[in-house]
Amino acid sequence: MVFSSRSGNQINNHSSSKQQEGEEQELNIEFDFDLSGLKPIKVPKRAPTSRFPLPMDPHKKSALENDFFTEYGEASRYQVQEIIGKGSYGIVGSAVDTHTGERVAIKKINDVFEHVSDATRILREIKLLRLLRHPDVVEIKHIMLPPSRREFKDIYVVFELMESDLHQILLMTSGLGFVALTTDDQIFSSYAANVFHRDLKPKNILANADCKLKICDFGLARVSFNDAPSAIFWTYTPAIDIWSIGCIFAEMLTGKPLFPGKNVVHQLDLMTDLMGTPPPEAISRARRYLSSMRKKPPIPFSQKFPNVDPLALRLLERLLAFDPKDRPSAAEALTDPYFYGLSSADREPCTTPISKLEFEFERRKLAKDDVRELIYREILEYHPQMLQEYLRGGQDQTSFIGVDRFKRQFAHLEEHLGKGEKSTPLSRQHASLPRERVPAPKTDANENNDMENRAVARTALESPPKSNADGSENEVPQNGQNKGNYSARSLLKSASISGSKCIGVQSRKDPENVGEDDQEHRQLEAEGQTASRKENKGGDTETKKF
Ligand SMILES: Nc1ncnc2c1ncn2[C@@H]1O[C@H](COP(=O)(O)OP(=O)(O)OP(=O)(O)O)[C@@H](O)[C@H]1O
Repeated sequence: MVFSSRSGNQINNHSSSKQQEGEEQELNIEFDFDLSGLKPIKVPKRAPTSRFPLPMDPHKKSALENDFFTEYGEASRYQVQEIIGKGSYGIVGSAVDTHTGERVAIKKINDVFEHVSDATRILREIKLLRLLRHPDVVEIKHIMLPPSRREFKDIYVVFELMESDLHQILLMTSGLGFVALTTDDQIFSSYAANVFHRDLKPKNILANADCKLKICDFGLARVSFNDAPSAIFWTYTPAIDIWSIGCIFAEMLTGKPLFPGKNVVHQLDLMTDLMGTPPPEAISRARRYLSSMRKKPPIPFSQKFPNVDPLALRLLERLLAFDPKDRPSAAEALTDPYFYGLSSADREPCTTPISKLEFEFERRKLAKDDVRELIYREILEYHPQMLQEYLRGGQDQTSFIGVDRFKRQFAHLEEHLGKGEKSTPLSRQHASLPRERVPAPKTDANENNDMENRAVARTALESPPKSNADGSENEVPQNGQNKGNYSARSLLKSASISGSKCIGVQSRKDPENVGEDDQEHRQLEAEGQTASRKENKGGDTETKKF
């Protein structure tokens, strides 16, 4: 799933900046004043520092290039600057590409093959990101070649560097009553290449300095091919992303999570408090609890969200339909009257279909060595010469001397972070961690702990009968919706989507998720293991060294 974002007015009026104390000294808060006089927005942006320098002086750069290339091989190309995030699967560091001076983000995924399910998730993600090239999807620039084809354990994935994520931006802007990230409206998605993300949340929406949003973390995503057999393997339809978008949209409008449930039951209570009890046909898995619930009428959205654009509320109601069948597809959402006057013709998603062959592995039970080989093959896509050799059958062992040095850089940074730097990303568990300099969320611990519960609650309502997964919503939107002029209203149409506190994660722990079909069973089993890695990983990685 990708955003269909539109280029409107960029943030360009940085009227002031200020430095903050301590760890936040290097964070510039940029105030943007929209021409139409609406409220200012704040966008965290890194300032050049010794730890996060501007692109290098060309002389130094070429010296480094010569030096590192001959002496250390590929890994020495990147100079890691600082740890900027942490997820269940790895640590993310900012680095400078000494070849280009470009700043990049390098995700270090360690012990990839500890669990086959984790490795499969990583394979899926790197494959999708390669195939799904789109301006609204974070780009993999490179994947470092492992030192050994048959024994490698770690992977270094080089991404374009993003400045922040939507979760942080929402935290910083929540006092504003609404979030006007930018005069771009970057809303709504289309199913480019029929991909469902299934884990949309603010932390998985990265933002760059211009407040362009890009989706990351496709580890739970699925590609739907047009033939029915693959579609029915999945318990979920594209409507799962639409629900997440609705939650994020509400959060953008109000600055607060829409359903901040403390556990599954509380989550369901909050959902039904607002929307009323769902109609019987929308209840599947949570049938017992929902059926026994006292009948509640829905609360009018205009009452719950006073002072919000009625058009926005009408759209929100469509997105948050209890029954997935009642939600609009992404393409339909884009034609909602809320978007009249905003053109997205210049930002059409890519429509290149993804070959089914690329995802054959999803249908097989893979052994560790199979996944390793598939990941290795995927990595070779970033090493064309090696790929050719591999395809000719001659490539077996590769050796890149620089990897050890690179590992040491990461280990050093992690150790440094472990020694009492305040607000470090390593203090959290479970969910992805944000930039260290962005003020910590007040209720973060609860939010993180609640994520899975919310997902379970939402997916309890979500999982439609298998016959619903007919792929009918996977249309690529047509060009030219909503042509017209920009208006002040577009300021409210801030980049939304992704739902952090909302939901969007598959109910990995729900035993009822296990389908009759063997394929689905394997998938869910695998994701259960993935969840267990997620649960254990937060603690582990805090002390683990590369
Ligand atoms: N390209 C990037 N630029 C800047 N920061 C990034 C980038 N990619 C990831 N990050 C940061 O690192 C964090 C973790 O990354 P990511 O979500 O990809 O890891 P993960 O292990 O898949 O996480 P999760 O626990 O959500 O599955 C993100 O929340 C973000 O803060």
